Amino acid sequence: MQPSPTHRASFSIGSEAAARRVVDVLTEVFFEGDTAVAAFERPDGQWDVTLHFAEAPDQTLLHELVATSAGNDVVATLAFDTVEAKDWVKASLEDLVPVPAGRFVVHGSHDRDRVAPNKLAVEIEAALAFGTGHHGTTRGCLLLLDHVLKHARPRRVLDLGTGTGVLAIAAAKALHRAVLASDIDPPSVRVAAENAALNETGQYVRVIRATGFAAPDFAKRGPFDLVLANILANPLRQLAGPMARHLAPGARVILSGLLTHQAPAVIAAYRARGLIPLRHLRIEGWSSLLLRKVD
Ligand SMILES: C[S@@+](CC[C@H](N)C(=O)[O-])C[C@H]1O[C@@H](n2cnc3c(N)ncnc32)[C@H](O)[C@@H]1O
Repeated sequence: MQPSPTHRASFSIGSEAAARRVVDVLTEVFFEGDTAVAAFERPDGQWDVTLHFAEAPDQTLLHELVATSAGNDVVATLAFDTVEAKDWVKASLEDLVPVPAGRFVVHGSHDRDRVAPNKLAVEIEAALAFGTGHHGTTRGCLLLLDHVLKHARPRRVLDLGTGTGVLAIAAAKALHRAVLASDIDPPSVRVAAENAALNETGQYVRVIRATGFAAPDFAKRGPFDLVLANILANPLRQLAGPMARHLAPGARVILSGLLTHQAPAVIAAYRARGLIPLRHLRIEGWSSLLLRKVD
């Protein structure tokens, strides 16, 4: 996809934690649109945050979002311009640094040669799908996956809402076992399949288009010992029933995409279906949960 021209907004911020916070807010707000958000560190320790838009952005809205999530000093550095037509998503993602999460590290192709040999590397190509590892929800899922794999080797694995395929690829790399990956969004299905092949996990990861559990593949490939689902709080609550029906006894479930204040309602929905919470990670305002289906 080659949108043009491309509109850019950029600003500077003092720390990685502050940059991540504001990127999370902007990613959440602009998730539905043709927008890419990236943050990268400058040699002087400041962080530059850049947004690329297919259409001219609402500058007042951006001022407000940056002011509330980062403060007025940061707003003072906010600048808007247009850049020549190119693959702006790719250009934006090239700025991203590798993300470590337990035994995994998620990186772009430009960092392929810089990954430590003791890490399981997941290479994510620039694309219009969610999941480069930089979002607190993806990192939370990878950290919980790392934890689960210290104690178990799940046989039947599902990644529901796979986006770039990052979690399915990580699971396949660690387990060398079949992983079913699904997404409601056709471009994500294509991107996830491409990324699975790029990461030499194409023989393990099967990607299908499905809304929730509405496809025969789930019954055929289940019941699952491990499900990863990084989608939003409301769909997660609605999926509690269908999810429970597709789980093996003792199965582990990793949920993310919920804001920390939404966690109690999600936990209650799954507890009512026989899943008990084991771990709760909070990263930059996002909750990631590890649950177990009672035997
Ligand atoms: C926040 S992204 C997560 C991507 C990736 N799994 C990660 O952890 O970075 C959520 C993904 O779930 C998909 N999705 C949202 N609702 C869904 C549903 N009801 N069924 C299947 N996929 C869904 C979206 O299209 C999107 O690709």
